[in-house]
Amino acid sequence: MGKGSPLRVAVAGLGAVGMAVVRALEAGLPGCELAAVSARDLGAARARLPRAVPVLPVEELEPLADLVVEAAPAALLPAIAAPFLSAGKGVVVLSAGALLRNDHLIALARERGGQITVPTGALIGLDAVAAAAEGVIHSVRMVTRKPVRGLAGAPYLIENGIEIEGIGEPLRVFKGTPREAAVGFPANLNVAVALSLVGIGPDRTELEIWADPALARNVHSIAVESDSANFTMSIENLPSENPKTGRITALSVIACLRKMGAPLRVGT
Ligand SMILES: NC(=O)C1=CN([C@@H]2O[C@H](COP(=O)(O)OP(=O)(O)OC[C@H]3O[C@@H](n4cnc5c(N)ncnc54)[C@H](O)[C@@H]3O)[C@@H](O)[C@H]2O)C=CC1
Ligand SMILES: O=C([O-])CC(=O)C(=O)O
Repeated sequence: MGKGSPLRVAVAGLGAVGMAVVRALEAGLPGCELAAVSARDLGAARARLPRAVPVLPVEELEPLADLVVEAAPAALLPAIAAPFLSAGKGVVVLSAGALLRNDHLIALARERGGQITVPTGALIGLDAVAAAAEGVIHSVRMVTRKPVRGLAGAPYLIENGIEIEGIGEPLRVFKGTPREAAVGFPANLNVAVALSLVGIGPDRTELEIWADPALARNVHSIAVESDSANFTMSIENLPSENPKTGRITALSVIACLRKMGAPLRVGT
């Protein structure tokens, strides 16, 4: 991307995150322009867009864009990311959990000079965890609490017969690692995987998930102990129109895109 040539951005998936990113790009993000989109129903997507942006299957986005924002169901990550990485281009990944079972994508980025960016998304403080990881991190613990409708339907709950509809008290539904949560809660715990990737990995990070009938927000609390600093962080996210997804997630992607072309970048 040279001076005067905006970064051509494709958006794959027009749900809670993708549509908000499209709107921001159309409203104007310095240094970026919306180049193409993809959706499950291509015809319906055309009708929802503010102007005649090309609407294509995910496999056909790459020639039109320099970077793709993956904001789709986790299973689509390889189909969305591989063409861009093969061409040495960038991919902003929301379905971070799916990176764990597709690490060939990281190898592909390394081989071809592409780059995968996982934004902070619905989380907080990945800058501090990244800095601490330059030293020695002793432990990272995360507790996620979500309203029942933010967890309903997760494969882990179904496979283990865990009933959360109608619970009267907070219920711990999972204790384990982000690697396990990425399989059991593919649409709910991308944040834990992002935290683990920047910190001490998906097998050493400790994670609890609670369903809390009294909550209206998705709450993520993190405690890090390291040789440079100990810190705790907590974020209470208003859900977007997708109850599993915090509203701040799309804003994090927009901030990430804004930063790519900015003359001043603040925060790591
Ligand atoms: N990293 C993070 O902090 C967070 C990540 N996420 C993840 O981000 C992703 C997007 O989240 P949302 O926008 O809330 O999901 P969403 O379910 O609202 O949107 C996904 C969209 O992808 C579309 N889609 C389905 N099949 C498609 C296909 N073949 N081609 C193109 N589009 C297709 C769906 O129709 C839907 O509109 C999900 O994987 C979610 O789990 C969500 C919240 C936080
Ligand atoms: O928005 C949130 O609270 C987190 C989320 O859904 C995810 O990480 O997939």
